[in-house]
Amino acid sequence: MSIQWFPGHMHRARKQIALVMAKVDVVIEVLDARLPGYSENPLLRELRGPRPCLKVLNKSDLADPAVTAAWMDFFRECGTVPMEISATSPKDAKRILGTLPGMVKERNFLMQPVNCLIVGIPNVGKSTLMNTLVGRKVARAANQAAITTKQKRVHVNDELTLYDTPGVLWPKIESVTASYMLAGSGAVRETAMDNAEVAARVGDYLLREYPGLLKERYKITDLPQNGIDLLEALGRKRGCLIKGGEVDVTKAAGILLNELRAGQIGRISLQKPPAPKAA
Ligand SMILES: Nc1nc2c(ncn2[C@@H]2O[C@H](COP(=O)(O)OP(=O)(O)OP(=O)(O)O)[C@@H](O)[C@H]2O)c(=O)[nH]1
Repeated sequence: MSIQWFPGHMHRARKQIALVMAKVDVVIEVLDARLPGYSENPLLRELRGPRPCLKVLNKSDLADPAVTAAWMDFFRECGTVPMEISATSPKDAKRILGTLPGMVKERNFLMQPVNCLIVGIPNVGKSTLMNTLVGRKVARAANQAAITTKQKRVHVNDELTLYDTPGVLWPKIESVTASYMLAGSGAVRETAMDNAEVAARVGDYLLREYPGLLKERYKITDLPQNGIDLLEALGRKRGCLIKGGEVDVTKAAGILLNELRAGQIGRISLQKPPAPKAA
């Protein structure tokens, strides 16, 4: 499975971002701390060009702290400015507001506010961050991909104007693993994917990387070998049965994905940074 989910509003958003980019001084790219590499949109990198960019690794409260620390090192080594955050945290918003001015190149129009564009893939927390940065609810945030479909501009103060943009993926996500993990993280509308297939592939990964957390959450002592069998076992534990005693795999898949996204299985990262190149 590779994901091709690029609905009309994303086409429009891409055009709007390209238009507004001309007057943007600094970009905040919101990445998902659980999968910072997969959630880095190549389309947005192209649109941003050479503008300074603060990469915030959001939802760090849901990610595996050791893996996030490795990602922070990775981004620093790549020469980018990373920040690990939780978009709901006013303390983190303050750190961002304190960092932005130093990133903006000297301008002739000192009296004009700095224009800052918030970009990122769907459901990564852009609107939540916008609300926390502004200190009140100015953008609708919800646990569903593609809630924001129009660009929004807010004057924070005389020094800063923020633009929130709709979440954008790219027309074709080539990597099959990236597709499954992005879908597992909640970046793709469920109508555009096969939930059971996504949950089985994410299950394969969890069995490999986080067996202890699965055992603890689902009280399964002998973990199965693969994601499909994990859905079977989980379905039986949770009573997701249909006529004849068979497991309702779709229901079991929904449970696994919802609990993963809510952090109920534990703090889980869905991607590790590439290993450092040998000297
Ligand atoms: N646990 C946790 N949840 C978060 C965090 N930031 C955002 N969320 C949740 O993630 C979901 C998506 O947040 P939004 O702010 O709507 O995301 P968005 O990027 O604007 O989404 P689109 O409209 O699809 O572009 C919401 O349920 C938020 O409450 C965070 O730091 N930690």
